[in-house]
Formats: sequence, C-alpha cells, structure tokens
Amino acid sequence: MLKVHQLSFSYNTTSVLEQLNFEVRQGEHVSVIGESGSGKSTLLKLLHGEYDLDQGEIFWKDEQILGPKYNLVVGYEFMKYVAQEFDLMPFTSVAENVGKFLSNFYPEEKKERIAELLEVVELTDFANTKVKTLSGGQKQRVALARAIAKQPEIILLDEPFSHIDNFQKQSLRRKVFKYLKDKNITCIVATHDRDDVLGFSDRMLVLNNTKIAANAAPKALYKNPETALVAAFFREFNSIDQNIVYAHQLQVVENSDLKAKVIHSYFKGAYYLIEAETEQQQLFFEHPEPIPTGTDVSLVIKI
Ligand SMILES: Nc1ncnc2c1ncn2[C@@H]1O[C@H](COP(=O)(O)OP(=O)(O)OP(=O)(O)O)[C@@H](O)[C@H]1O
Repeated sequence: MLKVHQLSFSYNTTSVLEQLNFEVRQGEHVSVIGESGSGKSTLLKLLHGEYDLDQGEIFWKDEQILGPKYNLVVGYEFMKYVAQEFDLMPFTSVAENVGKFLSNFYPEEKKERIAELLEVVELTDFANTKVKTLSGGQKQRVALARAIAKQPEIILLDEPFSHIDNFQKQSLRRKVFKYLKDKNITCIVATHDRDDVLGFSDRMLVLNNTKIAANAAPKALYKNPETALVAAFFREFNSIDQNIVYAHQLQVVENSDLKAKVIHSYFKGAYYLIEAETEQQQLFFEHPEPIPTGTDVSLVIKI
C-alpha cells in the first residue's frame, strides 16, 4: 500500500502541491490527471524520492520514501519510474538496454526474460538494433520494458504512450497494462489521454489548483463529472443552466425550447460534431450526418 499523508511541495517559493492525502493499494491502477502544469510529473517525482517534501510523508508499505537530503542515491529497488525523458544507453542494443538491470548469473533465463519483455512492448524484431537509431516511440517502449524487467512492486509512468503512434498505441497499452495487472504491480500513470484511463484505471486522481479535486473511479467521474475540468478530460461538453451536458447527450428533435443555429459540422468518423449557437451560448452536439451551416435546430437533453 502506498500512503501519502499531508504532502506539500514547492519549487523555490512557488507552491505546486498542497496537503495531498491518498492511498493506493497493491496491484491498483491509478491515473493522475489535471491541466498542463497542475503538478502531475512533480507528484510522480516526489513519489520516486527525487525531491524533499516541504511537509508530509510518503510510505510504501513500512518504508518511508525520502528525498535526496536523506538518500544519496535516488530511487528504491521496489519502485520504477519512467520519466518523459528516457535515460537509455544509446550505443548499445535494445536487448542490452532492457536487460541492463537483470543479473548475468543465469544467462539463459536472462535471455528468456528479455524476449518476454520485448514481446510485451512489441519490439522483438528490434532486439539487436542500437537504441540511438530508434524513433522516439520505440525508445519509449525500450524504457517501459526496462522498467518492468526486474518486476517492481510499484511503477510510476509519466505519459507512457505519448510518443507512440496511433497504430500501435491501443494494442501496446492493452498489453502493458494487462501485464502490470497480471503481475499485481501497482501502477500510477500521469496522463492527458483519456484512453489511458477508461478501461484500465481503478481510480482517477484529479489535480487542480495544488489540490486533489477528485479521487474516484473513472466511471463514477464520467457519469457525474461535477466540474468542467473533469468533463473536458472525457469528451466535448456543454454547460447548460449550470449543468454539464456531454455533446452526445444533446439530440435534435422537431421542436423544443432549446433552439440553435448551426455554425459548422466536424467529421469525427462514426458521427459529426456539430457546433451551433443559441442567443446566449455556443453549443456542441453529436449527429449522424453533417447539418448545413445556418440551419435552425431544436435540441433536447437526453440523459
Ligand atoms: N524543476 C522545476 N523548477 C521550477 N519549477 C518547476 C520545475 N518543474 C516543474 N515546475 C513547475 O511546477 C509546475 C508543475 O509542473 P509539472 O511538470 O509537475 O506539471 P504537469 O501537470 O506534469 O504538466 P504537463 O502536463 O505539462 O507535463 C509548473 O508550473 C512548472 O512550471
């Protein structure tokens, strides 16, 4: 169990996180979301022991996570952190990078383990390629494989799939998160991508204004987002009479009190996102077909 108690941290005089309290169980998958600059990366670095806290404490089981003031070497055996910048060995092969922290004592087992890890991150064909010749996304996958090589108890991932193209992202995400769940590895992911959260996270921590604005299951927050910040993370939404209404919850009908004029139709694949305006506000709704600009429509909220 990870326990964070009254954690406060500032860079020089700028307060970034104030009095955070939360817990994460062994094997749990928790996402940390929030606007750019809300402190997601800082929180992961603090959990990793990279900085000294201003206040509060962090425990993994019975061990207190301490910053550089108390620890000569940053980090702990049971914890791995994959930062946005990956610290790889550029002139050695993918396989050597992945196996860097594995013991050479049982070379056959080491080889098998590296093969298993390369399979998880879909880099089997690149085992002998030098890291310096890889793309950003491939490097990110090497960093992921290296982090899980020694089976940590807890892994901290900062935007883990940000460099990976859409062709591979979906399957890679499923493989990596399934691997972590199967091995009961606690996983904390800082992300901007709702697809990293929906379908994978047990819980979401929302950072806003130095505080935890929400801490709940993604489904609960999706169904009842409460704030624009949370709703915007999931999908396009409107604020109607101070209620959050997702674009897919607005439907065109023959006649209603909510009337709007269409401004633009955006092709979104399975549907069109229609931008419209009433006398008071701009509205977005989803529709199976484009609607000509200037068309008057009546809308109802369909919950
Ligand atoms: N080393 C540093 N020194 C001083 N200020 C910093 C440092 N690192 C981050 N900050 C500031 O702390 C705040 C939080 O930054 P952080 O990188 O944790 O946010 P984030 O939520 O991870 O952002 P993003 O989503 O853009 O990665 C920002 O205002 C940032 O400018």
